[in-house]
Amino acid sequence: MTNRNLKVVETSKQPKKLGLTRQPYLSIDKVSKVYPTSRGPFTVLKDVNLTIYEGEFICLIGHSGCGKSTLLNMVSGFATPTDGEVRLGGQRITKPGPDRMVVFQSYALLPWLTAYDNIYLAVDAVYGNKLKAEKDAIVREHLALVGLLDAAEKKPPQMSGGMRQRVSIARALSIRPQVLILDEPFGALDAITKEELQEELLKIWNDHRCTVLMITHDIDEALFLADRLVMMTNGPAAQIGEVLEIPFSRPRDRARIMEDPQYYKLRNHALDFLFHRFAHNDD
Ligand SMILES: Nc1ncnc2c1ncn2[C@@H]1O[C@H](COP(=O)(O)OP(=O)(O)OP(=O)(O)O)[C@@H](O)[C@H]1O
Repeated sequence: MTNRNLKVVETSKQPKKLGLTRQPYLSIDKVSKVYPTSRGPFTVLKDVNLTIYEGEFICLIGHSGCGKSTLLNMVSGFATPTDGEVRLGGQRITKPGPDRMVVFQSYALLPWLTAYDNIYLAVDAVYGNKLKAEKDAIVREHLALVGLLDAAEKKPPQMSGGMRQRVSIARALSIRPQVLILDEPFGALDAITKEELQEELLKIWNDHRCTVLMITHDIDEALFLADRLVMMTNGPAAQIGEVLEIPFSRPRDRARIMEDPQYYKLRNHALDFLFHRFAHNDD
């Protein structure tokens, strides 16, 4: 089922806001990725194009194994494209940098360090020349941002999954990245904690307005958070199949959005894309 009222944006088309033409900020330009394997070259992504504007919140959805993490790894700089290029502010991305921070589903915290020290380590690595008192203030500001000042001395094994993910988000934001990359950050959390963290993330993003690129498997999460939902086709040689504009005004209220008939049109369109037009036997 496709719906003519929905705004499906061509990946190469540049949206306009307030009548102004915006400049591309993060450009994924004809990107392909081929992995060498024992059975020969394996093309994960083929000719992927996506233009992202400064301060946008983008969600990326697609079936398991289609290449979402591979694509984000090329934005973070942990991997390089086989063909094409990824540019941030006009500069080609060739390696990781503090302008792009990644939050993983698995938290990636050091288990022997406290919440405070996990964040301090990142702050010290990027702002090594600042005074200790300044770095301390940054760590405390970001612990407070995610409501964890009281848990500063806890180590990851003493924290819930939600607390660990809050620390990971605080750590990523503490060095003020231009792009926040989230690889299915709430996938391991229970439904209530997940909704709480989605709301906290939106509030933080609203206050700080970094550009966000987030992988999710959850259509409702994407509809609540994103400006645009990027839907990928199945691999091998996966591409961006469609980009859906999410028109709900901000700040967003979950209950109000879910009362909007447009919500169900968008949801059904995304479900149709994933489970009918690009159905995947393994899911
Ligand atoms: N280093 C590698 N060498 C060979 N193949 C790889 C490598 N990394 C990933 N792949 C393969 O590339 C494909 C895409 O993997 P990727 O992790 O990007 O998918 P994904 O969409 O993020 O999946 P998921 O939703 O399950 O996390 C998979 O088939 C995977 O096995």
